[in-house]
Amino acid sequence: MTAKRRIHLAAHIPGVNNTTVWSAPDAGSQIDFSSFEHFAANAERGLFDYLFLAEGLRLREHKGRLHDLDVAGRPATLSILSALAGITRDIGLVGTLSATFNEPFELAKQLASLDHLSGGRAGWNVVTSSDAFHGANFRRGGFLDFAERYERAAEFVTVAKELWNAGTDRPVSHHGKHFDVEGTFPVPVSPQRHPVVVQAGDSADGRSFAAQHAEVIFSRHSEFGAAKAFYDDVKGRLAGWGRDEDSLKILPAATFVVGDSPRDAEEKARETALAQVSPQTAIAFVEQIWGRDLSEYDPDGPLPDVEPVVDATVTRGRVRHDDPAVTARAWRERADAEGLSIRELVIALSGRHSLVGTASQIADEIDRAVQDRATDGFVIVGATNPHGLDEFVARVVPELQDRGSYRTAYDEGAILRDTLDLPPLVEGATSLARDGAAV
Ligand SMILES: Cc1cc2nc3c(=O)[nH]c(=O)nc-3n(C[C@H](O)[C@H](O)[C@H](O)COP(=O)(O)O)c2cc1C
Repeated sequence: MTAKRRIHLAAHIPGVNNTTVWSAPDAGSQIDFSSFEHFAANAERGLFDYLFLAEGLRLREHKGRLHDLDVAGRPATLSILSALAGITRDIGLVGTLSATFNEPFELAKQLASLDHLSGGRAGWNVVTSSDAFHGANFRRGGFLDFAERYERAAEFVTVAKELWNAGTDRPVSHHGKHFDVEGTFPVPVSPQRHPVVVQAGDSADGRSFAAQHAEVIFSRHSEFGAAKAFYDDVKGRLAGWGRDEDSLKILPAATFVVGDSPRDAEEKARETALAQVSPQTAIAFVEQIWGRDLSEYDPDGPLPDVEPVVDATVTRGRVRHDDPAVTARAWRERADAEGLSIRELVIALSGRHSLVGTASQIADEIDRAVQDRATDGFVIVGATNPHGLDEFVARVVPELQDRGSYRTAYDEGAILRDTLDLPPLVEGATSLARDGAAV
């Protein structure tokens, strides 16, 4: 009998968006350290590989004001992770940090420091960030065409690895298209040497970047068929870089609702979706596509009969690449076919949970997705902060352990790369590509 594939789980620290129900009775602060402390302790009790923070570089705006349906603001990623390093022992600490709006020397220094402080548990989710709205916060403004963003990200990661490899032992001299770095790195070589590199882009360029540079991908494809297609596509790119299937882990985001029975779970999922998509949230969601004020419309009524405004910027800070007219037509067709009000449509579009069922059903679904190679695991996203994953850890984790595909303890003193079952780094390498592979 072949051994079962091991499930890898990450715990997503809630972001500032309507997936998180900030109006829930047990909702805590998104700023107080006690929230992060509770979240991390629970995730470590659940033996997750790592806890994971997204990054928003600018607060969202809607109709010319800060978007007041989200909770605004939270502390900086590396500050949170450094504080958590002091109160956790085994769990990985992974933060999202932009390769478009940072400098490699500074970021490499911060990440190597986190790797030291945490005893080898640091990870970096390399994102290229969205648009000029975010860029306006930075000296460079909205610079970098899409095509150049991954080029810069690749050189950024390469420079960071040169610095991490060198530590304080020798000077680094890098001269490339995007960066000139000359000097000695101030931080000695860290326990993992390179913090684990995670990636979250979805385009062909993003996937190629991941196949060459990343060790984990945070993906949005959680449904079995879509997850499998993504897995096959990305893992299929690895051979071109001389890499094995297991050298890159793919972990899609997955929301969940656990019930005492399948019916109880469905009812709870419905309640959660209604809390996530308030009447005002539903209108704001549709306004993003229509590009105009729709506050006079009834969220329990039909979609607006007026057409969307082209090139509107009613919402800033969330990218939609789609053509509003095409999206509006598709939404109208769906609402007509299924008899959906505005709010019902928004729930159908955005409020669907990935894993809904009893703890046993959810464990079966996760296990099947991993054993059938649709994924290597999931980034679990709760609906509240800081208690959103408590139930998952208490009820689903023991079921996963019963199936023999989830750890029952951390390996003593393991670095994050080992917790993720990644191959050891090749000494001195700045690329994960093996000798002779296309570079
Ligand atoms: C699942 C997922 C999560 C992301 N999380 C973040 C984030 O937290 N912060 C950020 O600035 N960009 C984030 N991004 C944006 C990516 O870095 C990238 O800018 C964007 O997806 C466009 O690249 P692509 O066309 O290759 O997907 C995320 C993207 C995906 C797919």
